[in-house]
Amino acid sequence: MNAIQIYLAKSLGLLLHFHRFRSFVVPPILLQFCLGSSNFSLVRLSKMDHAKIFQGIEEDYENLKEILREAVAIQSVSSDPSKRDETIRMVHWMKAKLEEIGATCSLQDLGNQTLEGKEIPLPPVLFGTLGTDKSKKTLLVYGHVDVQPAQKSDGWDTEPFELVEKDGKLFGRGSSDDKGPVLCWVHAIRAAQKNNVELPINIKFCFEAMEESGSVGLEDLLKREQKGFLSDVDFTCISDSYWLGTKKPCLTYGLRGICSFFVEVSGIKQDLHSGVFGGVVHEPLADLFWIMSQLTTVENRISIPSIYDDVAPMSEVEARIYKEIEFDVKEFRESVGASKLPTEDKETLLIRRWREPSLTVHGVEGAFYGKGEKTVIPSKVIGKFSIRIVPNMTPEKVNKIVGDYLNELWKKRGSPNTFNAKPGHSAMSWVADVNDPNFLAGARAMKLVHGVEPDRIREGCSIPITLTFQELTGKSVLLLPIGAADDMAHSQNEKNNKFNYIEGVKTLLSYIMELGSA
Ligand SMILES: C[C@H](N)C(=O)N[C@@H](Cc1c[nH]cn1)C(=O)O
Ligand SMILES: [Zn+2]
Ligand SMILES: [Zn+2]
Repeated sequence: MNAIQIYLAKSLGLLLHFHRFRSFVVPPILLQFCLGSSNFSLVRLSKMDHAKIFQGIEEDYENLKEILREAVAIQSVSSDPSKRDETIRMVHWMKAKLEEIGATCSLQDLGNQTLEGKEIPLPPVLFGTLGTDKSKKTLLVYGHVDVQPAQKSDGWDTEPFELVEKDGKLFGRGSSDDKGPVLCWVHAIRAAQKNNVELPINIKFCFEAMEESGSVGLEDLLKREQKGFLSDVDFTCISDSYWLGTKKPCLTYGLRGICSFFVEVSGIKQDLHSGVFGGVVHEPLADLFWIMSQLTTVENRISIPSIYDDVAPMSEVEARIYKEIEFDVKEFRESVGASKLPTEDKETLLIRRWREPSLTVHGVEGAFYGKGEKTVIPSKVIGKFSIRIVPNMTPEKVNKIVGDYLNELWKKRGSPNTFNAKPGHSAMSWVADVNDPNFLAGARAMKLVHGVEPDRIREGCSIPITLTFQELTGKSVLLLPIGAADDMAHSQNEKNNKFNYIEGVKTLLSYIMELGSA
């Protein structure tokens, strides 16, 4: 053996761990080939090697949990101006985490926004780069570190911003949406580094803290960076959605878009005593309820004329997907605690969830909502609702149809109060090709970790920036969910299963390694 061969033989122990992460046993002839050559690209990981790394991830669980605990404790509620400092602190905390794994990071300033009449800074977007090897492909990872609002009084069993482990579940706001999955990327890369495994790709990170509030400023930033930060991206991956059920993993190839709306009614200068003034003033909340009650039917179909007109027709191939996919309607109904659903037919239910619009009334600002009674006439109320949109609907057309309908209703109402209906944020829907190399790498990774072929699903929810990544990079975007269907994102008692958190780390690491041969 010459000096180079001795060096290569020593390095082989490390490289065998991971040069490509597949369950191949390295044949002796291949070892011989490597010892006599500097071409390592054929070396693959043996079953033993990935088992060892996976075991290391499992053994590191307490540490992974503590890191999630720190993240959950930061109250990064992007919609709440009083929590903007915390939301910004969360981005800085995440930057430190990326730097710990060796990423070069920068904070992209997005300027200010006006929220509730106050000008406040937008949280910066975190860019990170790990590896700049021109001979390797580049993966862009997107995630968000802001969360939905949460208070114990909403009906949580525990404090939402304190991570609590119970019965194999990690409860806490953001544990599933999306701090848990974002941290899985960091843990996956850390696991590779601990085992001296060289990553076969470069990785770029784009983490924002305004996703739950319409990703304000991100699209413009990305457009400016199309020829900069985004210029060499070969694949994008987002882990920010959920499995179809609780047992089987899946890859997601479609998202609905969203159009949100505000309907404001006012008419008296301040809240009034309902005994003294009831019956002698036009009440804004009664006007608002009259309008809002005409948005949907009792079966939860949208009552706005022509709203379904642009929904893409369904091909026979697509219809077969709904017929063949495994989905337990009873389990789904029980998981949401409903006694009956508008439809209990599997295909109709999935079609309504994935490829038809839906309208949800979210709440009313300014109305009394506390416990007990308060005999008051609210002076100004703002109704909030949104419509999930699907191919081929556009936000422009939906905003126009909805605006016209609301104004028409208001005319019919004939109230002298002041009425103002306006659109909020919007996002397009997105559908991808499940057969491209990015999806195939994701499928191989899931099969390696879970031992089953993942389902290919669409999602009813929205990740506003997905389509932008696809259009600006011209490359495939894969949604690789880690959380289970019953994680209760946006809701009370949000959780991530210990199982999903750990398997998520393994899956993302496997996917990174698989991309090396995509
Ligand atoms: C799927 C993702 N985890 C998510 O929760 N997306 C949100 C995005 C959004 C849009 N408006 C406010 N938030 C969602 O689908 O509601
Ligand atoms: Zn969310
Ligand atoms: Zn999310």
